[in-house]
Amino acid sequence: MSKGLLIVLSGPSGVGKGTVCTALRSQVPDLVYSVSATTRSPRAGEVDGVNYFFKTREQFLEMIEHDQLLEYAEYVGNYYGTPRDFVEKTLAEGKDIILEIEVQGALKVKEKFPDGIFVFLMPPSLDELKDRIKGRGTESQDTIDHRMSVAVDEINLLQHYDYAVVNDKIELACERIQSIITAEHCKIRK
Ligand SMILES: Nc1ncnc2c1ncn2[C@@H]1O[C@H](COP(=O)(O)OP(=O)(O)OP(=O)(O)O)[C@@H](O)[C@H]1O
Ligand SMILES: Nc1nc2c(ncn2[C@@H]2O[C@H](COP(=O)(O)O)[C@@H](O)[C@H]2O)c(=O)[nH]1
Repeated sequence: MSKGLLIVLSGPSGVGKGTVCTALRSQVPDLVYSVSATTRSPRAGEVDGVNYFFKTREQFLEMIEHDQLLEYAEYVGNYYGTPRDFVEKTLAEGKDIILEIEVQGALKVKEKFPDGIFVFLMPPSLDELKDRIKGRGTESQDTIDHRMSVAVDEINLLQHYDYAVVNDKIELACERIQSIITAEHCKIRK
């Protein structure tokens, strides 16, 4: 059995990674989603084990110590990381898996999985990005400012990715990512 594809979707906070990923998963039910661990507090409506595995800082450091994370990063004051076993098991079963992670983590995954597919989701403009983070209503003004300042550095790392997809309209961004996945399945890997 051939291994599944490892797809990494990243891009600045508020660009719409979660929204696009949710739409994509409803259209591609076989696509497996990697649930991350984080030390961030849950937002209203977020469920442990579904949106994230919510951890204390001590629990997260223990996961690092026991090499349970494929990658992790400290982002705007919290830790975020990808549980390793689940990703490896899913790929070994021949299934495609998508990781929705920020840029530092994506670059670490690229070192370990150079054959992964790295997709950067772009906002139509920085003004639109700011409106989207604000409009979501989940972050304080300080956190929005911090995330926006990181966003500029993140966009500057675009050249490390295989694909750039503009999230102008959710359905169009989904279609583009589906086309990328289809093309990657047809690729002759040497
Ligand atoms: N194409 C789009 N057009 C307009 N609004 C959008 C679009 N895509 C997402 N949004 C909205 O932008 C906001 C941020 O989206 P989302 O939470 O999916 O971003 P994210 O990249 O996952 O953010 P984070 O990295 O902070 O988790 C949400 O309110 C969402 O409804
Ligand atoms: N490096 C990683 N980044 C991750 C992971 N899971 C999520 N993220 C990214 O963190 C930021 C902030 O997320 P939020 O839910 O607090 O808005 C965002 O860019 C996520 O994509 C992970 O496992 N590793």
